[in-house]
Amino acid sequence: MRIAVPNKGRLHDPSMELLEHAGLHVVDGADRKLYATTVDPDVTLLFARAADIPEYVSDGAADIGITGLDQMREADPGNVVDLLDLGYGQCRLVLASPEDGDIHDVADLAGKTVATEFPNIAKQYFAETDVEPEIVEVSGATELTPHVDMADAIIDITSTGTTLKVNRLGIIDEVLSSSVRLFARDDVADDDKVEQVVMALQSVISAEGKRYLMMNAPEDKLDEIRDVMPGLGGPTVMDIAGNGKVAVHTVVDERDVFETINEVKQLGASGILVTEIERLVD
Ligand SMILES: Nc1ncnc2c1ncn2[C@@H]1O[C@H](COP(=O)(O)OP(=O)(O)OP(=O)(O)O)[C@@H](O)[C@H]1O
Ligand SMILES: O=P(O)(O)OC[C@H]1O[C@H](OP(=O)(O)OP(=O)(O)O)[C@H](O)[C@@H]1O
Ligand SMILES: [Mg+2]
Repeated sequence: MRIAVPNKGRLHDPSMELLEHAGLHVVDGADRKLYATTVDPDVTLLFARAADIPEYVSDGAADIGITGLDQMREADPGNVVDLLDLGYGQCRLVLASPEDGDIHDVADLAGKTVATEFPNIAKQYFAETDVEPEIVEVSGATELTPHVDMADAIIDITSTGTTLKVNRLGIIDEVLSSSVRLFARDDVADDDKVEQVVMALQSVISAEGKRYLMMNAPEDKLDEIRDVMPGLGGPTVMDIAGNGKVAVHTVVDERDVFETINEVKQLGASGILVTEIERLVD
């Protein structure tokens, strides 16, 4: 089974990190290499441009792809399914125009020009309105085009908003909210191997922001301790031979750790340990 992974740019490192944490260690990766084998002999990685990954998966060069939802919507292959939100690469595709210009609404774009790296998404978006501006396809630096009379507005990616701001562009409308997803071709989406990869990646995502909490607690305070531990299906409780204490283990949200420790300490808990969790399989 082949997984297509962004070869460079902002999506490469987080994608590799996620695969590593999920246990799919690369065994023969090298800089600039376009494929790599993993510890699982059935799983190979292919490195491709984020924008080309939908086509790789659709055509069968790869079975699974990691790329932005925006890229998948733009390619719109029809035989590819979205299996999992990987939680990074969050951005928005927006319609924007010069702040000091006379385009303030979608309707103002009748007979005008819109520049974008996403012509198909743009066409679909305008098909839902009554305005049909001319779409000009560019391959980067889209924010420049309204200032050099190439376009009256743009449809482009924004995340922090800095690029729009420094180029004095204001958002008119949101076209798409995107994040990086795990996609598979529909004919392999139910295969065991694909399901194993989904589960492994999901387990890393589920563990993010969670901590494992261990402590010794007085047995007679167990009910009260249970009440303050949100836990995943309640804490695990183990007897410690003969001293009226029990070992209590549980998973808590990282943001609840401070309060939980204070509460269990008040109830007589001791030897409290907090550790990170690498993976959490439900
Ligand atoms: N500023 C951003 N913030 C968050 N996600 C982004 C941002 N820009 C792009 N993305 C996401 O990353 C994907 C890949 O972006 P892009 O193809 O521009 O690659 P890149 O990482 O910028 O590298 P390069 O442009 O050099 O190839 C986009 O399709 C989008 O899903
Ligand atoms: O809202 P912001 O945080 O400013 O991010 C938005 C910018 O990020 C992306 O560009 P990128 O840095 O990938 O450069 P590129 O045009 O070379 O792809 C995107 O095309 C925007 O220009
Ligand atoms: Mg980019």
